[in-house]
Amino acid sequence: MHIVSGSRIPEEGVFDMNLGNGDGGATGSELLRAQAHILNHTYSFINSLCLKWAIEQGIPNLIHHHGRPITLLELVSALDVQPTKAHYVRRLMRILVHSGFFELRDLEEANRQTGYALNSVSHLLVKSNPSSIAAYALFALTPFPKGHWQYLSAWLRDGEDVHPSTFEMAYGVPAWDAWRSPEINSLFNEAMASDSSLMAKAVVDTCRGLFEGLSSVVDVGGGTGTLSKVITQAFPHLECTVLDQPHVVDGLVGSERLKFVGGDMFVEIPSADAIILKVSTTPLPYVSNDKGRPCLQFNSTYPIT
Ligand SMILES: C[S@@+](CC[C@H](N)C(=O)[O-])C[C@H]1O[C@@H](n2cnc3c(N)ncnc32)[C@H](O)[C@@H]1O
Repeated sequence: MHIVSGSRIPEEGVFDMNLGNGDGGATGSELLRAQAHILNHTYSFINSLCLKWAIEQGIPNLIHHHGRPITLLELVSALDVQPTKAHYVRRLMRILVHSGFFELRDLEEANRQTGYALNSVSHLLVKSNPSSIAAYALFALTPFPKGHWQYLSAWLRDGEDVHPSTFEMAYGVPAWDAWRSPEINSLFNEAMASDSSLMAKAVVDTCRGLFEGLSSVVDVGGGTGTLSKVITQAFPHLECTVLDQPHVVDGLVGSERLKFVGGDMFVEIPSADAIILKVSTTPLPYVSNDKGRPCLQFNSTYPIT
């Protein structure tokens, strides 16, 4: 009997007894594979929360500044960890290596030392990297933006009049009202800016054709303008307007070709040849393609609609 741990599943035929009723005729290996799939998804929050711990502790920065793979001992002595709990660091790092955030490299064959090294994923979590998305991941992993996902069943069951959104069920106010507090507003804007910087480079590198023939664009819900700044630099013929809520754009200084406008996209969208809509995960409610303007949509992760 193999122990099924993590994503290691026994080869077909290793455990092939038929387990009887209710298994759809699946072999033992298939059932273990299915069970592991369910448990891996059930406990996937452990991966996320280990990631949060690593970012909070600045582990990607520590390894980056260390200049070579860092041993467990070196890591523990650099972290704020009770000596009696040091062995847990090895276990947490094992999860993070297993889920692809760090690499374990051999240091010296003779005494079999290994050290944790950055890979292309954890490089994106080093705060000094201009493309870092550490701020985004950290914000998304706080309880606040996640809590409302607990309410999916009741929200889908009840009418919009009872529960307009899962967010209101969780926090009693619409999402953008809850986001308005100065502390959350600044964490959120920083998170969105960090998500946008890499995407902005990708947009100007790979989507140049989309901007041909346009002389102006309006970035709807454009946050603090990370994407629009990169677009105005890349396309000197283009004027960009960033429309966002007044408390988001208050005090932001634009330039001759970059303007910040505070307003409500459901009331009025400044005129421009095309609309840009860039989000990270769940899309904003649909912004109508008024006056036949093209709407260029960019999404960093996966669309839910
Ligand atoms: C998911 S963020 C995306 C920010 C930016 N586009 C980016 O990807 O970095 C959504 C943005 O829409 C803005 N927003 C929400 N409701 C809005 C409204 N009614 N009018 C204008 N902006 C709004 C929020 O303030 C927030 O900055």
